[in-house]
Amino acid sequence: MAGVAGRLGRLWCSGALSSPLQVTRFPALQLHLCGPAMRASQKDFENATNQVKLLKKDPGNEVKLKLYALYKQATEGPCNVPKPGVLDFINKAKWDAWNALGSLPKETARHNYVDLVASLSASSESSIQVTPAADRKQPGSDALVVTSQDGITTITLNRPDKKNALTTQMYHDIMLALEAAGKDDSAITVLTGNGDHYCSGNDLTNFTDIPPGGVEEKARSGAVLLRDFVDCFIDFPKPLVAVVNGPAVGISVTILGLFDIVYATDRATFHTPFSHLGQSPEGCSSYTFPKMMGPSKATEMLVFGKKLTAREACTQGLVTEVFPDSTFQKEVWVRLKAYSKLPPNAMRISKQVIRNTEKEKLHAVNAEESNILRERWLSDECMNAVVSFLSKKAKL
Ligand SMILES: CCCCC/C=C/CC(=O)SCCNC(=O)CCNC(=O)[C@H](O)C(C)(C)COP(=O)(O)OP(=O)(O)OC[C@H]1O[C@@H](n2cnc3c(N)ncnc32)[C@H](O)[C@@H]1OP(=O)(O)O
Repeated sequence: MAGVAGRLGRLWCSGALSSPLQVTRFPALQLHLCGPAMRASQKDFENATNQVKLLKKDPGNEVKLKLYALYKQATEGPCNVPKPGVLDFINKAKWDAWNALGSLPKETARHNYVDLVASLSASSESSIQVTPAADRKQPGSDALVVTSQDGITTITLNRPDKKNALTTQMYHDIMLALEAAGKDDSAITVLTGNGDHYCSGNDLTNFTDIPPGGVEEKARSGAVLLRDFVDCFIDFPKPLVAVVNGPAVGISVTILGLFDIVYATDRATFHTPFSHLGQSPEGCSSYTFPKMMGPSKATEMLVFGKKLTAREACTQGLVTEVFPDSTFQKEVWVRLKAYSKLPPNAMRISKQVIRNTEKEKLHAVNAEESNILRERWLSDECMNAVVSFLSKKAKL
């Protein structure tokens, strides 16, 4: 996301790291501690601050935080500035990293910085050349693929390296794709994912792209987008099928209650860790889940974040049918191609008969959930969870 890239990119000025590369995260690199006989000189330190700007491979946020902290400790000593507010989560992550170094002597910090940069340079040399940010495609430009064949329009989430996490652009693109699919001459519409995951839910870096209006404006516009996005699923006029090709998280799970059919590989899991993230249910799940599985099972999922296997999700009514992973694609597409040959108008009208009685209620639920989330996104609990994910401390 341009937001995180820009924001974190700017953090590493003062020589800590000012590479123009986009920020991505890589596994943590070990920080080598030095012995007293191996102190780095001031010259070594200055060289390292220059070398870090030439890294070909982005070292990731966690390493950048280490570089930042060591640089500050080496040049200014122990952390001596007030702790930023919890909403200022990027600066808070930096402050935490610096403060964690405690009373580490300046010269040890200097040496550790030099040592860390040396290890990064070594791994960078063996890496593939990264395309400069300016030459890259904009995020979201190829993150959604829409195809139409055999009476089926298929919308494929296509960010497999990010487990198909949904960027802000993707929410907009999916809405446009649904609008077009609702009007095209296909009989059925399918949503699926490319790669080993179906979707890892909302891209958590969406939270870092703060507009000039600040976090309140971000929360307000996020709630509007969420509401519009879910409305598109509520109002979709044709049979809508989810082909769940792997694990599903967050909003990609909750909106399944608005699909007409959900086919899942037996490798899929269904996870709504809202409490862990300081958030609350969306996608009308606060209404559809208790209705389909009873309030207690819905609470296990939506409040306690219980992850369901595909078979459990099928038993609870969230999934229509589970297929062995080895034959999943073949079996599902044969089935869907057969369904797509049924008279499209009859299918459309039957869907409306089944769904229309609920529509008003669903829109009201969606509006309420979006409003509540708008508040949640401003909470310390949510901010801390996002910081934790971005600094790679947390994985669900
Ligand atoms: C308009 C706004 C609407 C908002 C609506 C709100 C919705 C609420 C939700 O959707 S809540 C759910 C949010 N999702 C998560 O919290 C999932 C976070 N991801 C994970 O826990 C894990 O990545 C995983 C369990 C999905 C997969 O783990 P695995 O070990 O297999 O893979 P990695 O963790 O190494 O992931 C590979 C890279 O993908 C990045 N990534 C994965 N999920 C997300 C995400 N949701 N947001 C941003 N980035 C994500 C991950 O960081 C790795 O990137 P890297 O290779 O650069 O390190």
